[in-house]
This record gives sequence, C-alpha cells and structure tokens, in this order.
Amino acid sequence: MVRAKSWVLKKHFEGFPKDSDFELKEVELPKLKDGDVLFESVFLSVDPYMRPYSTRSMKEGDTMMGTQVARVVESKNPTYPVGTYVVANSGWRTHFISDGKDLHLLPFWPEKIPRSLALGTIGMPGLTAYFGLFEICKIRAGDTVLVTAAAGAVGSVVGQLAKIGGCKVVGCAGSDKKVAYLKQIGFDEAFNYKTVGSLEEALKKASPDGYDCYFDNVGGEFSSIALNQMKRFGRIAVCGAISGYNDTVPQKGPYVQIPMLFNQLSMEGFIVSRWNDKREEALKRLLKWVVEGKIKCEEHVTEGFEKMPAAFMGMLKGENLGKAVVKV
Ligand SMILES: NC(=O)C1=CN([C@@H]2O[C@H](COP(=O)(O)OP(=O)(O)OC[C@H]3O[C@@H](n4cnc5c(N)ncnc54)[C@H](OP(=O)(O)O)[C@@H]3O)[C@@H](O)[C@H]2O)C=CC1
Ligand SMILES: CCCCC/C=C/C=O
Repeated sequence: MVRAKSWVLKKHFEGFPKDSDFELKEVELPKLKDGDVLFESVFLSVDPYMRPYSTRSMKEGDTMMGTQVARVVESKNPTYPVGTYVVANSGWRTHFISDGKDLHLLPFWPEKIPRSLALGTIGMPGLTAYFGLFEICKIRAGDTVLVTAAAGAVGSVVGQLAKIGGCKVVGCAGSDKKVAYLKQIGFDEAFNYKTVGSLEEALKKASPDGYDCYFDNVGGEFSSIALNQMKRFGRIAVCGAISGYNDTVPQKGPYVQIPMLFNQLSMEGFIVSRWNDKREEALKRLLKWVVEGKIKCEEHVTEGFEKMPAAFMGMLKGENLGKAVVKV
C-alpha cells in the first residue's frame, strides 16, 4: 500500500496567500485496477496562474491544482511501463493513480537535459513565450521587444527567443541579481523596476525610439507607462497580470484607449492552450534550442514536498530566478 501526501486549499486566498490557507493531508491509495498506473511525482511546478485560477475554479478542500513530472512505479497499463516519465496535471500530490488519460509522455528526453525543464522552458511556460511572441507579437527581425518579469520562467524564454528572431530585447526584473542574469543571457538592455527612479525614464533610456512589441507579464502601473512608449502599430501580448493577482480591490486606470488609438496599437490577451494543436511541434523546437545552447535555462529548485506552499508564495514574491519548481 502506498501512502500519498497532498496539499489542499483549506481556505480561499484573501490577498497574499498565507501558510494557514493550505493543509497537508495523507491518504492510502487503493490497489491498481487493469489499465491503472501508479505514479510518484519527481518535480512539481509552482506557477502564478494558481493564484487567480484557485479563486475561479477551486473549492475549499480541493487538492491544489498543478502539474508535475512523474515516474511510473507500478503499472497495469502497457502504454506506461515502470520507469516511464510523464508530465501530468494531478495537482500537489506525491503519488497518484491514473487511467493513462491526459498524460504527456517524455519519451525521447536527452540524458543531459534535466527532466524538470518539462515544467519550464520545454513545457507550459516555454510554450507561452513561444506562442505569445510568434503568434501574438508576430515579431520581425529588427523589432524592439520589451518584456516584464523578464528573469522568470516565461520572460527569460521570451527574451532569448526574441534574440533568436533578430530583435533588440529590453527586460525588467525586480532585483540587481536578476538584471545581471538578463545581460548574461543576451538581453540588450535590462533594469530593476523596483529601484529606478522613474520607470518612464528607464524605458526611454533603454529604447529612445520606443517599442514595437510588449510582452506583458505584469499589467498594472508598469504597463500603463509602457503603453505610452509603444511605436505606431505596436503589438502588445497580454500574457499575465501578476501585479494584480493578490489585490483585494481591483486596480484602476489610467486607461488604454488614448495611447491605443493614437498609436494604432494591437493588444491581445491569450492563454497558452489556444495552440494545443501546435504544442508538440513547438516543444521540439524549444528542446532543440536548449540542446544547441541557444536557450539557457535557470531553475529555482526548492527541496521537499512539505515546502510546496513556501515555494509558491516565494515565487509570487519574486524569490525565483528562472522557473520555480519543487523537487520531492
Ligand atoms: N497567458 C498564459 O497562458 C500564461 C500566462 N502566464 C503569466 O506569465 C507571467 C509570468 O509567469 P511565470 O514566468 O510562470 O512566473 P515567473 O517565473 O516570472 O515568476 C513570477 C515573477 O513575477 C514577478 N512579480 C511578482 N509580483 C510582481 C509585481 N507586483 N509586479 C511585477 N512583477 C511581479 C516576480 O519577478 P520580479 O522579481 O522580477 O518582480 C516573480 O519572480 C504571470 O503573469 C503568469 O500569470 C504564465 C503562463 C501561461
Ligand atoms: C494549466 C496552465 C494554464 C495556464 C494559463 C495561465 C494563465 C495565467 O497565468
């Protein structure tokens, strides 16, 4: 018999999440039926979407939502022999039983590439960067691209893909260490949005002619300021709005109509799953770039399933450089 631990949402978050909003539970898993597979989670992802989506689609008492890289430990399903690795969407659990549906196999994973990257650059966040940049921003060589939360899971891939695409890239992040990292991975300009005196001046200094594309991960005040520095026909990919995820009262304008009108801007929100039909092809390209060293990957690894809430809250506070994951 296997005892599985899970983290449940004990109380809906009000403002910034607290330790007391989570509860650790333990259950005994039943025996496998024909077609069943028993998995152990090896790496779990902590992502910003868990904060807004918990409010929209979870009830108190539900297991926290989330994805993991998991390994088969017992199987009654020939598609998943013992030792096989998958990406699953089974929430914050150490072990789980699946009937084999809705799993993504990691069949041809190169030995030298950490499997945890299937939760980051070669997974959902990498795909978000890829589709947001190529399908929404529609980057062209020579464009100047601005990206926020640039040293995180999505932003760091956005910047490197834009460089591959022949763009000039400006990134903003919340610490000097993150800014140094952005320069190291090829960003042309980077600044710490928490310490610059004026965001407007910092954006102007980084690109005096303005921006063709803005990959917006944060929303809020920063984006209001950035919108006024877009070039004519600029494209804005609204990927995330993390600056507002913990707000109890929604932020108010300035509003977007005036800069959008006079600079004839396009602004489009998107959810990565829109391009599920192109997922496999995009993952192959991301993996190839990582293997060739054209995309560098950083991870912020927290050890221990017990630390899931701390890792999640730490990521929301900006403690992570690169993708935040938990190693069980
Ligand atoms: N549309 C979609 O399909 C998807 C959207 N997303 C969105 O992309 C964004 C980035 O996600 P991801 O790369 O996984 O996360 P990150 O790895 O970038 O981690 C979150 C980062 O957000 C930054 N941050 C936190 N609070 C604020 C704030 N108040 N203002 C500005 N920045 C803040 C912190 O970096 P710093 O130290 O620089 O402040 C923190 O490290 C999120 O908004 C997320 O919701 C992600 C995946 C899919
Ligand atoms: C299960 C992945 C859903 C990603 C959508 C994210 C939106 C904002 O973070």
